[in-house]
Amino acid sequence: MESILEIKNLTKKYDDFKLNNISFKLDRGYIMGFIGPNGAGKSTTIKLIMNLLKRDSGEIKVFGLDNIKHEKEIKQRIGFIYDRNYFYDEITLKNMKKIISNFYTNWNDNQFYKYMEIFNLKENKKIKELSKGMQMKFSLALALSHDAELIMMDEPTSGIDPIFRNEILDILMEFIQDEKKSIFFSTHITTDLEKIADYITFINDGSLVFSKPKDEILDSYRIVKGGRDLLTEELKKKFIGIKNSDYGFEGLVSRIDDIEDEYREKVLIERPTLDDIMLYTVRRGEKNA
Ligand SMILES: Nc1ncnc2c1ncn2[C@@H]1O[C@H](COP(=O)(O)OP(=O)(O)OP(=O)(O)O)[C@@H](O)[C@H]1O
Repeated sequence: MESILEIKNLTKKYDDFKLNNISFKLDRGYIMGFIGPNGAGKSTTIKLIMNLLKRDSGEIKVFGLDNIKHEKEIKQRIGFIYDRNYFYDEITLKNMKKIISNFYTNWNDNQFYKYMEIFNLKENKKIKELSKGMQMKFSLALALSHDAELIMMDEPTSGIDPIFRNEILDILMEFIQDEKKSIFFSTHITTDLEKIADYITFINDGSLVFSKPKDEILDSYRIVKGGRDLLTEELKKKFIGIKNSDYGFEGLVSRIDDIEDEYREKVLIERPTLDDIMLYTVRRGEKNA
């Protein structure tokens, strides 16, 4: 079966930034988290996928279709949640729903009201009366009510408290249960991804670091801690990043097998979080503990 989203050699250049030859794909039935530090190029990639920006080169296929040639059809089948409020402040939820639902041929009002109830949203409230979390829930209710096959979100859970976030994560997990749909979202909250993502795509400074199954990443990368006397030049080369710590040094390796047995017996080895992996990779240039 074809991938639900496929990006090949995607490139976009600004004066001071280049999204550089990015490739990855997402299959049906999975959740992919999109991570990277501020300015890495996540929003740029998402805007290119949504055809809100024009690419310089490369290919973007959604549902096997070119995202520019088939933009209209693709947008019918995507639930898009952007990081900023793009609704009119003075309008009620009911009227906003009327405007949005007109756009979709597969609009399902029952589904929408089911989510309004789950999220405890009142249709006569005005958009401006919603808290940030409620706005997010309203966006999600809209995105999930037109039979979308792919949900695309740019930092959907930023600024939302852990209780709301968990509810949202549960809804997203439920969404992919039939194994025909997928979710792609960028976030800085990597603990959310540790809970629900199947794949992680990591970009740094416009370039792809990896796009892999989450379990494979968390199973292979390791944090190694040891005394400074152990840190030979030869050992240093095995690390993605190293920093000084209270005990000596602490560093990240992408495969623990890369560290010889003689060292492994003398160091402390721990599983990293996604944040650790991001931090050490971004600090790669300063690997001089
Ligand atoms: N319209 C634009 N013109 C010029 N440069 C831009 C434009 N939009 C974004 N950039 C630059 O492209 C780079 C990537 O920005 P982008 O918003 O894609 O990053 P991001 O990974 O989404 O960051 P964040 O996590 O902070 O949201 C940044 O250096 C930004 O300044």
